[in-house]
Amino acid sequence: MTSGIGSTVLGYPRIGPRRELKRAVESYWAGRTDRDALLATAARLRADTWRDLREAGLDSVPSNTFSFYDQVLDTAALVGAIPARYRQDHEVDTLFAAARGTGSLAPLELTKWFDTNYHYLVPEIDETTTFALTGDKPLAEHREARAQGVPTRPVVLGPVTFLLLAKGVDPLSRLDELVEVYADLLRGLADEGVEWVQLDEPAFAADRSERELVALERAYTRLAAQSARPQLLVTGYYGDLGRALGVLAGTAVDALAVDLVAGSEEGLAEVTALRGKILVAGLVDGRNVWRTDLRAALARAEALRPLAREVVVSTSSTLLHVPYDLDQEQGLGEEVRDRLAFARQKVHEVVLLGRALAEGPTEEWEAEADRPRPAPRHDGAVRSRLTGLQPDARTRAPYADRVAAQSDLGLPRLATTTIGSFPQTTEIRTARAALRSGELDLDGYAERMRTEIGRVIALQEDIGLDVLVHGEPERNDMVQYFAEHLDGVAGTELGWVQSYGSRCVRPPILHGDVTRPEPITVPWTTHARSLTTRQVKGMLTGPVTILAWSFVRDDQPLRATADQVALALRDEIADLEAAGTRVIQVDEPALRELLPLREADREDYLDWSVSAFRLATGGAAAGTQVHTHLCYSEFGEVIEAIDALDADVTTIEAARSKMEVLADLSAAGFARGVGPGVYDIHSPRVPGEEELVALIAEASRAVPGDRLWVNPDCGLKTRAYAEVEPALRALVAAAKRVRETTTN
Ligand SMILES: CN1c2c(nc(N)[nH]c2=O)NC[C@@H]1CNc1ccc(C(=O)N[C@@H](CCC(=O)N[C@@H](CCC(=O)N[C@@H](CCC(=O)O)C(=O)O)C(=O)O)C(=O)O)cc1
Ligand SMILES: N[C@@H](CCS)C(=O)O
Ligand SMILES: [Zn+2]
Repeated sequence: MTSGIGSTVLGYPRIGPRRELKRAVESYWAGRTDRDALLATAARLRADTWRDLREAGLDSVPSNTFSFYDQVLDTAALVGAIPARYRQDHEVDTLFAAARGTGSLAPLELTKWFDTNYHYLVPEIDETTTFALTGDKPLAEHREARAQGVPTRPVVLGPVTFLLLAKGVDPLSRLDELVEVYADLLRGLADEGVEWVQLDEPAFAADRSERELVALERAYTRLAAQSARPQLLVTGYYGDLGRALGVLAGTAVDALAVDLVAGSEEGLAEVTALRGKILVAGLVDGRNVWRTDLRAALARAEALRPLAREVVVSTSSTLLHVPYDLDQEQGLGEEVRDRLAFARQKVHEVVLLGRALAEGPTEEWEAEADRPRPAPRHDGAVRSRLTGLQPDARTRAPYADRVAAQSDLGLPRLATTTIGSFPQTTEIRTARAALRSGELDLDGYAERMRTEIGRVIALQEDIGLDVLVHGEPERNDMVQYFAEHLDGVAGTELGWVQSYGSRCVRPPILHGDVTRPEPITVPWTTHARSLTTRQVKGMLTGPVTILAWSFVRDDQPLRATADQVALALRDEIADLEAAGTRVIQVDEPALRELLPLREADREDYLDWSVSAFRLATGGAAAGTQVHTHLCYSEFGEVIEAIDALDADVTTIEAARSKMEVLADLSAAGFARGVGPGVYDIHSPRVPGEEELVALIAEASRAVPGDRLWVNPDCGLKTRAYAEVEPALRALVAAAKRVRETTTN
């Protein structure tokens, strides 16, 4: 009989309640502070987390949830899989070299983590990789916590998910070698007296092949057979484990965590092998910010009891994706605040539920369970608009008619444009900080933004771009900015969530019916248009991306919220048109990100997401050229949905994948305007004119010049003018050369 694990959370934020880690690493990178200062900040943040979790009353406190940059990279370092080219004298510098590159070396590839807005570094596994236990981070952090009087449960990314996330020739074929390294790790942890270890296998919340399930079984049969080892908790969050649950339950691991928010109880009763295990019931939503319905959660936990040897309460996933602490927020109205729980509050919910499950409801539990939950903001007008939509509200004029109606835009073949944002300079951010602190009033701020827009327009005219943009200087973030201008959406002051490395976002909270009190972008776009005779693209963030990068109410289907946001954008498009704007871009970089992990859920998602985009754009006149922009993903799986968006022009990330997307698009019969990105803006490298000519010429062989656009991969906000200006000059020169030498 094993000893219990008790109530717990599967992971915790690590950037610091006030982004202390971000500031510490960025200051270290800039050479303003030394390594000791960085290590000291990191140690303090870890200590604070363990103390807080312990004092909150969790039975089992996780450790190794801290990371200087990314937990996948840390795992690579632990098992000897950081490519030798990144090696530095100190381990933290090796991590940063792999994450950010060095003067001469490109970094590891960064890509999105499952269906979240977090991004991880992709391990490279090849014949030079020799797996060995080359790090001791889980052990060292356990010791550090124990010295503080907190026994912890180290959390490590599981070996099968690690290999499934890696790139190389069949990384999974290296499983047996890697599992031996994990066995070494378990032995070392057992020697140190560690009682429980958590191995995360989120890859199994997605559809997996027979071979991958066999790999899972093989790995955990081996690890569970390790003679000296801590007890093993295996998790598979972000959805249902599906068949993987039975596979894991069939091994001798001690506990299994199930995500009962993204997944459900369905099928648990059939896994009879669970009855010998501890079931860690993920009942408190780890990914969203709503308070848990404690009564319903307790009833669910109790109903699970016959299915397992013991049931304990946890979060559905790591809490990495939610902000630290609701109590630090000053600006939220009670009608929103009283519906919310951030990481700290979720820990409290887990503790209350755990005690109620073990000992029966306490007074404190009753008080929290009965604490009133305000109803979401209701707007009858937006609801009746949606129910009264005409059947053709999501359909524009046929493409051929639109092309004819847009012919007076006067655009050349292989027209050049950018994706919207220009560099967010220190002056822009300083002006915004001054506005927030009250040093600058709204008029003064608007004046600075108008000046910036003037600069950006003049620069684009000088460079010779065909369709200009205003540069988005007024936007702190492409989602947060729109959210701040909509009713039914709340912003936070300190609700930072790590997106990658030191970069964070503050996801807005879509808490009630969404409406647009007044035009959002029209004054900026109109000002930009007043400064030039060229076309200026209006610039909006689409409904799917607004949902993907926000916390969304869970009391109605996502499609209902998406349609409300879409109506607000539809009105914005109408106002832009009324002010004379002829080209309007609606960005949907997150269209692929929200794609459900399981095939069975995809059709419904693609239906509502495409419908919402079409509701936003469906009112645009035939003569308005609607662009969309997609990036941050490979789009092969959603090409048909991209076609169904029915945009006149689709600009899409392509430079790094060497234009492969063009083949996918033409195979799907895509026959509207397309702008495969030719300048990789994720790299500081300035592309040369010759390489751009080669890329554009290649694209022009696949797409006729009147439908082919020439543009960068994505917005320029994270780049510096020193890179952007020469790159755009080269892009325009290259487009001109290909235009002159081709006729199609
Ligand atoms: C395209 N990406 C985006 C994603 N999600 C979004 N919601 N938005 C995105 O753009 N997901 C996928 C990718 C992820 N990529 C990135 C890239 C860059 C960042 C980033 O740089 N984040 C910034 C924060 C940006 C921001 O909100 N800036 C505010 C200033 C906020 C601030 O730091 N204020 C200071 C005080 C003011 C000051 O001194 O500047 C403070 O509060 O202390 C603004 O411009 O007003 C980051 O700092 O990490 C994120 C995701
Ligand atoms: N219009 C946005 C899109 C980013 S995905 C930008 O240019 O930054
Ligand atoms: Zn983009």
